[in-house]
Amino acid sequence: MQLANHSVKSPVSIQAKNILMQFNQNILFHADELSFSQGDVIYLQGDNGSGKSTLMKLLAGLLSPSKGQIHSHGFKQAPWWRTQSLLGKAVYLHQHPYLFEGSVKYNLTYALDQRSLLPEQRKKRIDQAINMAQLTDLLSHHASDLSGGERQRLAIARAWIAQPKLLMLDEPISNMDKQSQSLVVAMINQLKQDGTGLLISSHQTCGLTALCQQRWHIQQNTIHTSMHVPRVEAVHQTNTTEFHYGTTN
Ligand SMILES: Nc1ncnc2c1ncn2[C@@H]1O[C@H](COP(=O)(O)OP(=O)(O)OP(=O)(O)O)[C@@H](O)[C@H]1O
Repeated sequence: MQLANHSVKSPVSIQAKNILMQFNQNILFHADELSFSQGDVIYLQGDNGSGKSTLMKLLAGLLSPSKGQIHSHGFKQAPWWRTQSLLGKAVYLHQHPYLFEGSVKYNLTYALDQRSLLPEQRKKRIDQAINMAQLTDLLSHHASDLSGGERQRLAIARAWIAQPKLLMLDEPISNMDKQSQSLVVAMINQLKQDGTGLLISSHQTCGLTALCQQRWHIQQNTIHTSMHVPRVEAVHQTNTTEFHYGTTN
């Protein structure tokens, strides 16, 4: 796969080998080998309670597997004080996203503080995100006053601005009406074009899952991997909102 914006020379990846996850004595899932790299767009499927969120937390370094190893490749070395070296590499966007205390605008601009964008590039990217997520009228609102769907839109806009190399989205369009869903699909599609690796869990096949080329399916405690061929109706749903934004880096 061609990566539009991120470095093609050394795509980053997270690799899991012979992992097994269990809580107490109950085995949740195991997998021989999983690879999540820049440029991958993977649909994570599984019934309620099959372990989709848990798998994302393992890949984000928020939990450790009961057995097996998870390694990252191609990232800058973690700072010496970080004992869990996976943290901060593949970004995990929770179903009920954490937002900072403060306004919608603060939440959007804070995401860029650590980045080395020029001020005009920074402003352009923030303005694009506000536009795409249709947050203009909400900018001065306190983030804690937003509805569930608005919170998810804000969290995805924030991730879009920060443009991580690997992003995991846990049920990103649950709680959303059709209009918000199509805004989010357009933002995620833009991240895909930029070469961001995406792992997306969703209960229903839709415009979002139609963006995916691979599928990880948690079934009977095993993670099965395969190519993903979206259904024709789902592909049409990706075209509901069109954006033609250039990218800043
Ligand atoms: N820290 C924990 N301790 C014990 N059990 C846990 C813990 N975290 C998750 N579980 C259990 O592991 C199982 C999988 O949870 P998980 O949230 O990963 O599933 P999921 O596939 O994301 O579910 P859903 O589709 O409903 O969001 C559930 O039965 C859950 O109760």
